[in-house]
Amino acid sequence: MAQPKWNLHTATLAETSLRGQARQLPALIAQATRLAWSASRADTAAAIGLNLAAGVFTAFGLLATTGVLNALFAAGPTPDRVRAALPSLILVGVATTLQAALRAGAGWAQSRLTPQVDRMVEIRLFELTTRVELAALDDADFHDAMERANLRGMRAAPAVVQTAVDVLTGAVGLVAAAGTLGVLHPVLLPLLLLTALPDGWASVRAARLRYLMLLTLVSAERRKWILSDLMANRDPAAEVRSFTMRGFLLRQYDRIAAYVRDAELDLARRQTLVRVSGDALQGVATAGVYVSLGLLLWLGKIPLAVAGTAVLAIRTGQTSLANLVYATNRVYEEGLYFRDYLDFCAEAERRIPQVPADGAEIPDGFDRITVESLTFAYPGATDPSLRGVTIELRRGEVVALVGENGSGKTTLAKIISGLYLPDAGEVRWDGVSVHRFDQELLRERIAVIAQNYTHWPMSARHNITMGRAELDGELARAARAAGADQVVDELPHGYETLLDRRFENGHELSGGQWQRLAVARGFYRDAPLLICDEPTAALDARAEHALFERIRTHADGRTVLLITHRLASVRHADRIYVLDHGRVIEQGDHAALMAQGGLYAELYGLQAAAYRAGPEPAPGTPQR
Ligand SMILES: Nc1ncnc2c1ncn2[C@@H]1O[C@H](COP(=O)(O)OP(=O)(O)OP(=O)(O)O)[C@@H](O)[C@H]1O
Repeated sequence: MAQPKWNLHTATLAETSLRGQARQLPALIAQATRLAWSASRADTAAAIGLNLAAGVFTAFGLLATTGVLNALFAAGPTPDRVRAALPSLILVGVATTLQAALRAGAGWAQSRLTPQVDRMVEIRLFELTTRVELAALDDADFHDAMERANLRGMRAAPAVVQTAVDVLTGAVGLVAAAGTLGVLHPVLLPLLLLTALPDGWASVRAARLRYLMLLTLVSAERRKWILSDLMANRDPAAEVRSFTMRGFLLRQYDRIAAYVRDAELDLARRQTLVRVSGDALQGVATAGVYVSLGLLLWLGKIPLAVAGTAVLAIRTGQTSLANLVYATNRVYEEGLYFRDYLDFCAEAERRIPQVPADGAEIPDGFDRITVESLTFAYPGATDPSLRGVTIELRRGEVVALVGENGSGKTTLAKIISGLYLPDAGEVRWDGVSVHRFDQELLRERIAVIAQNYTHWPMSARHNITMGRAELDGELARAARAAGADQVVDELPHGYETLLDRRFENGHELSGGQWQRLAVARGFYRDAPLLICDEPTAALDARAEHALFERIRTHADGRTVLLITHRLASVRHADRIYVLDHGRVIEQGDHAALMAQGGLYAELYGLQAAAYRAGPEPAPGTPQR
């Protein structure tokens, strides 16, 4: 199974050396700081400033410790020595308290940044995903990039900021400890590195083992997601039961889960080995440090008090260095995923339809919409779905598109409604190419009853108004016209009923009831052009008849583009276009098309024959 692209960077990460990571660190930190800064200047400044100040007090506290130890190790009676140590002791206490307070403040600012960064990147992503041209969503690469940005990249943003601050905290702690040691005796500085390296190595190695394991588990995890979706989701639940698939799905899941468990157990063993090796090396290094310190003491290079402080400083430095190495590794990892997010945003920006330089103001209505020699292929498709289609819609007409499955009717309707741009040809409103209009405004002028409408998990009201401001009586009028008023009347909370069973007090509708809401949604929008794409597929005979009657009487003076397979309903259309393999092969009114005896006449004849057919034979009647 192919590796999902949102996990793409696991391999890159596993192959990158610590040095490679360190080289990219400044750019990543700068990026994280910019992001944090735009989310909250105050919290960013606090997280950085307070951390730096805490480092100063760490060093100060360590140096003051020397004073305490000096006094305690001096000659003389113990009470005198304690008294002499008191001022330094107070300094140590003050420095430690201040350092802790500053760190707490920095931690608070750091955790305040997370939700602010989260909000910023989420809103930015969805602003873009809802604005890009629809064709971008048919492009597999764009889709992958969007998935990566959405599933992983977006989450990485706050993590980049958090870990960048962790890098800073580690670096500040390390500099404080190293500075202290440098002041005490320069030879102590390499000792710090010596003791910290094994721990740093062990944490990077253990993290790397985890990434490598994730890499091997990618397809297993993906299968687990798919299976868990099938077993714990509402949509497939009925079929899981009808086809008694439970045992089959559970066995499949268990097989993969066992594989994942074995990999995890193996990882735990290998990580423990690494950590034990790290600890052992650390023990040897620490012993070496103490031997060196002893030597320095023995040779009289440093006094006992300095050696005591050095031990403390080395321990502080060790912790900071280990944290620094770990944070560097993490910031690099999260930075890779965050780059996905940034790259996606840049690509999405490029794919937002722009108002052209020769833009024209869109009129409120039209006398004639002409579609001229339209050709269109979906992104990545080898064959065009439309080939040189020319049609015309005049104000107040009902124009029908008919044709067999896949002939291009929906595609044509989508181009007319401004959802896709054609590869060749034009759609003109009273002679002006729609290219020149702001596409958002164009879509405002067109109401669509879509073939694949969405069951919005919202209230019945919002399923019709789609979040638009309500005009007096419009909602009731649209609902009545679509027969949705009867649906709403039966709901426990009327228009306020939540139409999603996954929520408490949520309600489910039947297929036809959903379609009535979708039709009401189209009628609710006050637009001069109404496009109805299979608006009655799920409706009962009475509702279907009522809807077609309404469309026949020109839907309140609008122009209607009707797509349907129910050919009896297009008999009264002003004009009918018959599509076949992306081409208009016949056009005219019902009578003209029947007279032509082409595809329309054939399809119409088939449907009419089904209704004319005699009664079904009684059960048991022998068939000839
Ligand atoms: N998003 C898409 N990406 C790629 N190809 C598509 C897409 N949507 C439709 N197609 C292809 O375009 C062609 C025309 O499809 P379209 O949906 O316009 O047909 P239709 O006439 O409305 O069919 P139906 O009567 O089944 O609704 C088909 O071959 C279909 O496979």
